[in-house]
Amino acid sequence: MADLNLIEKHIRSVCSTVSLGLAEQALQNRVTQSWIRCLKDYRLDPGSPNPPLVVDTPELKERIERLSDIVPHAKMEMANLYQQLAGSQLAVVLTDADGVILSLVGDPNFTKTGAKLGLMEGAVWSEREQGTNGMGTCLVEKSPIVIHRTEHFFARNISLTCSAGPIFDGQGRLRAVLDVSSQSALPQQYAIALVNMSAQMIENQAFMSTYKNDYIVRFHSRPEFVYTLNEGALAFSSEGRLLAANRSALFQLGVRSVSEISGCDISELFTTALPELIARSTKSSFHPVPVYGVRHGSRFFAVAQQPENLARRSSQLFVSRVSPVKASSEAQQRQLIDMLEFGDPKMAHNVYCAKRVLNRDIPILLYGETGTGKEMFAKAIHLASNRADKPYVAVNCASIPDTLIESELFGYKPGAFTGANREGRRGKILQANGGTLFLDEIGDMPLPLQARLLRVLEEREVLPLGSEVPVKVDIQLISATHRNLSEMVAAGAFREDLYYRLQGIALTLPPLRLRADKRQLIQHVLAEAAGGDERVRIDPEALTVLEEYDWPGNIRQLRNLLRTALALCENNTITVRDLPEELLRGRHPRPRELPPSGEPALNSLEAAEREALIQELERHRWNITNLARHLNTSRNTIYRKMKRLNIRNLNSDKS
Ligand SMILES: Nc1ncnc2c1ncn2[C@@H]1O[C@H](COP(=O)(O)OP(=O)(O)OP(=O)(O)O)[C@@H](O)[C@H]1O
Repeated sequence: MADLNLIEKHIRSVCSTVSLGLAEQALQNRVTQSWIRCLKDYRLDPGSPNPPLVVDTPELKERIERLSDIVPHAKMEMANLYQQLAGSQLAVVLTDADGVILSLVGDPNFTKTGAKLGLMEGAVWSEREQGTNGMGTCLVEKSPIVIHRTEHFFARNISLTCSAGPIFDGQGRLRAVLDVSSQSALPQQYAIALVNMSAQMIENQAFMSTYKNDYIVRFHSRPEFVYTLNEGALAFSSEGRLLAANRSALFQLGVRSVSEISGCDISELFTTALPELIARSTKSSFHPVPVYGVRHGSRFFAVAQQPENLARRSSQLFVSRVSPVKASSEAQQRQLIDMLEFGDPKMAHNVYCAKRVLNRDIPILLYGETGTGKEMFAKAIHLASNRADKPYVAVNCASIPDTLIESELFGYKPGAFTGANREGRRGKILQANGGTLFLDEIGDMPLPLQARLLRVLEEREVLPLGSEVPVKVDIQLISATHRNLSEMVAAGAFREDLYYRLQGIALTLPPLRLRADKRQLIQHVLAEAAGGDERVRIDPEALTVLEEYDWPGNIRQLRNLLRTALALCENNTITVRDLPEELLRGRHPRPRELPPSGEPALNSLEAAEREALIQELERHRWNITNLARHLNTSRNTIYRKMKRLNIRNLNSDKS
């Protein structure tokens, strides 16, 4: 019994180490600790030849029954795990929390030997019964462990290597252990990694099944990890109280046990309410939406799903209990700002900064190409602010003739000038009083008006045309432009003082082609365009085409294109056939409209305009007369635009 001598020698050395006062070192080793328990607490004899205790069949049945929320899921995973490790002489084993083997899948060559060692259904492998071993010691340690050969306490087990991982339930209770025991030289790191993954898989499946009739929130700090093994999962009651959490949820939320958060409302964990998260999830077709952690403000992506039985009855029990329509629409409005990004770092930074300056009376300047969502961002800031129930007034400085901007913005007194409205006009700045004024295309504001606007911002009062009495105003100003204002300042086309006044904070919205969350954004815009119709899908090939396109018209172009594709598609699935040829050629612009060499390149706004006109021309089969009629303009205007935008119609003109 050389092995036994070895073990006894080892145990003697551990005990002497402990008795010599080097306990700290000994206590760092989980195997040594277990040996000490075996010797001192359980009073086991390492040389004992006795096989393990085996419970009788009725008791085994009863134990399986008690673990019925876990065993069916475990059996499936055990079969998978066995297949993954096939070829090795091993057994995949499930025990309950007392170490009783409930199920075993094994290599026939190994199960006979294993049975002699006591690896069989009904056998008790708790540490108290079987000394240091994978299953039993994992139950004590409550964490994954490998017990390799002579690390076993009993000499009769030293031919085994056991890799064991705990299985917890949604209350954080240790309910079972999954173990791979083998006599072969299975790489330990590989085996324990697989065992752990499988244990987590079992936990998550059991969680989803146990709480299927409750509200489930799945989340992760990375959107692509939601719906995977690593997702955090939380279950909430119909009253919105936390019932359960899986391991990843605890880890991500930085809490040690479920009891720390049990009974919490979701708003104590994330800056959202359950009805609102359900509404947002439904709206995004269950693609994860951003939410923020209450404790540290960290960002997560989450989806909330209704109880299965409730969804089947298509009732809105929880939602109606908290008067959903108002609560969710208000909350949804507030959360609109979080829906503007799905993991793009630049956009996430923009949202973060916008939230930081919220309600602090700091002017916000938004830069970005056309269609990147500047106006939407401005509206979202307004809705997230304390001014949400006050007016939001948007003025596009580029679309109002220079002569009218002044009266449009500042208003005028009755009879201020010839042709003025008899009642006078309040002007957009005063209309926005108490709320938010969004000045789009601020770069197009004529210089003289820039001076007046600056005065409004500095004095906080407006002097309507023809009036001598200034009116106090309180507005949050958000302005936007696709132009480079600092270059305009250098060129003398924009006032430097106003430039600095406008950008309390300047944020640049990234173009769609550079967004890291392009895929999620496409899905989100599609879900919106489909009005939340969950049947609508986009096939992978079409999605790739959309992802690879360079989107000169940004989200606006994407939205328009998806709307058309939705109208064209069959079986609620958008395929490449439903996409414009332009995209399929993978280039922009199309070869036949390439500007002749030597012509100046178009800026992004012109490129988008060009794109839009080409689409319209395509739709009218390049029939200029029809298009002019459709756009309620003259053929000459279209020809002029085509010339300016370098669109050459190589088709013979059919008009
Ligand atoms: N995050 C988003 N999710 C869904 N749709 C969006 C998003 N951002 C923008 N859009 C849509 O894209 C279109 C263009 O957005 P918006 O008008 O805000 O862009 P913009 O940058 O202000 O454009 P422009 O500079 O041309 O005025 C709108 O139809 C808007 O609804």
